Amino acid sequence: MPRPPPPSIPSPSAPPAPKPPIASRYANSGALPGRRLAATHGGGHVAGLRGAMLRGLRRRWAAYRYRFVPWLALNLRRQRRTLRYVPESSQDKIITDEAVLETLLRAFAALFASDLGRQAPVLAARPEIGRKYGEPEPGRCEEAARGPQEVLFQALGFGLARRHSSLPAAGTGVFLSRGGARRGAVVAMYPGTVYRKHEPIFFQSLGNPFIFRCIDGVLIDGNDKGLSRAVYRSCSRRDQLGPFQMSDVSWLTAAPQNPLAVGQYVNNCSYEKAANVCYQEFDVPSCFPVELKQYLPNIVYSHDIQSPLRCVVLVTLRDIKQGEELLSNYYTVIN
Ligand SMILES: C[S@@+](CC[C@H](N)C(=O)[O-])C[C@H]1O[C@@H](n2cnc3c(N)ncnc32)[C@H](O)[C@@H]1O
Repeated sequence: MPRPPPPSIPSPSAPPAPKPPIASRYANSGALPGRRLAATHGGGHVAGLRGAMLRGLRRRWAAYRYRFVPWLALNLRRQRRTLRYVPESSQDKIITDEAVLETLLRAFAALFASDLGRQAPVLAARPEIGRKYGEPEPGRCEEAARGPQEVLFQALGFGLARRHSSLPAAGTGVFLSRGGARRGAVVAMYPGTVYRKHEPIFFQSLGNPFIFRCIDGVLIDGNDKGLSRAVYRSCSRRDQLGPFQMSDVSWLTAAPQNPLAVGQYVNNCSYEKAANVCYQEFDVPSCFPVELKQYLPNIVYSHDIQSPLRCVVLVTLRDIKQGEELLSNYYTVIN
């Protein structure tokens, strides 16, 4: 089975990053929004109308071509030439699993400690957890009052915001709204229900641009609306163990308690704007503290298959400054 390698971190001397649109990380790729033509009258508008139609067609083609096999085959041959510089070592992971785990634990522990008041049921069930995080301090209470974004900024040095994309007709995007992130940093997570191979996703997938495909065929449905939303909430409720929540449902709202859980809104790079983040898969280890699972924005669809919880994080490919939009590459090359 061909396996797409993850994107590499380009070295300063390397040629510009390839744009290898062969297999999309999104199961329903190509659903770029069309634009409706305004009604015009009179001969003077004919040329304008023709121009608008051509632009519309060009946009539709740009969205559709990734599903047009002859175009893919042609580009695969072109990309092979440019891909030779990709170092072997980068074909696995951009950063180690330990580094991902360390970042998640740092962020989640800060979120937990900043909000010990709300964690009362957890602390009542397991008092030793409270001792681990210490008593609430006045400063920490202030942090909680300022919200999870402030806690994330204190813990990781950046803040994120969802707002109108800097790319034309790309809808909402994710921006580094505060601070900065160094190359190789975890800056976001891809939330959603995790479907292993052969688990039923047909109805949830209809017209859904938020389905992310992992290298091994696992799918993550990051849609926060409709059936996808209902399935996620239901699985989350199913897995709750007394006061311990095994996942975060707040990413379905406008104010997630884990501010990293906005990766599903990261847009695809363009020819003018290169990708500055890439996706990296991460399986949650069994040693993950039970009290911090409430910040994980993923849940398995079923327990028929026993395997670690799959998460996907977004890792920076270069230093990112305040105000920059996060852009990934939805497409990867199959070797
Ligand atoms: C996973 S969603 C990303 C969030 C999306 N922008 C939104 O507002 O919901 C993927 C969809 O975003 C849009 N999109 C992503 N990158 C784009 C780009 N470079 N140009 C135009 N549309 C883009 C397409 O509609 C695509 O189907």
